[in-house]
Amino acid sequence: MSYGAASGSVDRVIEVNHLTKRYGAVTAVNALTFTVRPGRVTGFLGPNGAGKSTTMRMILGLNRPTSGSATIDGKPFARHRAGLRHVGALLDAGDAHPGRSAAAHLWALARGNGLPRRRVAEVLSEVGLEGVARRRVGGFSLGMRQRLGIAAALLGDPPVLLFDEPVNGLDPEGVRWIRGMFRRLAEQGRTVLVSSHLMSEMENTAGHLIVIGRGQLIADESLTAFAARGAQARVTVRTPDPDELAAVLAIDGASVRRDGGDVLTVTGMSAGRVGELAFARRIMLYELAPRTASLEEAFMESTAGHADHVVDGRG
Ligand SMILES: Nc1ncnc2c1ncn2[C@@H]1O[C@H](COP(=O)(O)OP(=O)(O)OP(=O)(O)O)[C@@H](O)[C@H]1O
Repeated sequence: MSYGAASGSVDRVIEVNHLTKRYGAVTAVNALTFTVRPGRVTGFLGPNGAGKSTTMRMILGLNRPTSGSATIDGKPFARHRAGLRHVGALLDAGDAHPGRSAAAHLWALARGNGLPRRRVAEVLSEVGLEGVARRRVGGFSLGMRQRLGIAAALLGDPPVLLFDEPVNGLDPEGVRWIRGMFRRLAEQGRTVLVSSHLMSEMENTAGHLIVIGRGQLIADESLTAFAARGAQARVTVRTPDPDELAAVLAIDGASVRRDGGDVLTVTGMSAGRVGELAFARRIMLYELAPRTASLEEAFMESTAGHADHVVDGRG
């Protein structure tokens, strides 16, 4: 099945417009505006507590915005009638009844949404759970529950899909599988929004990124553009006179970060220029190493100061 722009429709677009959600004194989502388009995987990135789940819940009409709006195809989700045929979502892998089998859980959902029974077997096989279809969900690992949640999202073969931290609990083979699946779903012309707090989960999957921190938009651009912006050259320098060197480099226009001990990280200046300035001031260098930032570093840098908790990048 193809959901491409070839159909000529402007639907499948998720639009978030000045969306704000406050819980008492906490502003979980703060005047967020972005558009999610079909045909590509859009990564929804932010540190823990950035407001990703709250935003997704508002898109799905499960939380009411304090102000602003979230629409799918120009209408709030609640005003769409097609349910699972239109939008599929994985929000919380724990929402299946533990006493039910995987097949029974999906069949209940299918029945409630007027979907044919054959879809249950189809999606179970799509997510690799056909062998455990009759087993109780209570005995499933987190990774299996994630797969079941993904099966539920796919049940109605919907053109719009939202996945909140879907990679949680999956083993490396599961991670490869899910990346391939997201790409396939997007290639079929669907709108695919996938949240994560780890850039590493997105870099081989997403074509577009929406990065938020403390409920606010930090970046909304292609992965390539985000990477190019973050890949600003930087230089690592080790010297017995870090304070003096930092001052000299800063006067010449570099930004300098003291990374503890005798290490400085310099941006906005070439390694050659750092060497020249150090030489001119007779400052000894133990190490002078140019390098480019990884995507992960670009993400960490862009969200620095926006994290509620320390993010260690390892999940
Ligand atoms: N029901 C609620 N009541 C009060 N505060 C809430 C509620 N839900 C979320 N918050 C707060 O809103 C902020 C955003 O939370 P949210 O779960 O949307 O972030 P997230 O980016 O999805 O993070 P995580 O990856 O940790 O789930 C957090 O500070 C959180 O504590």
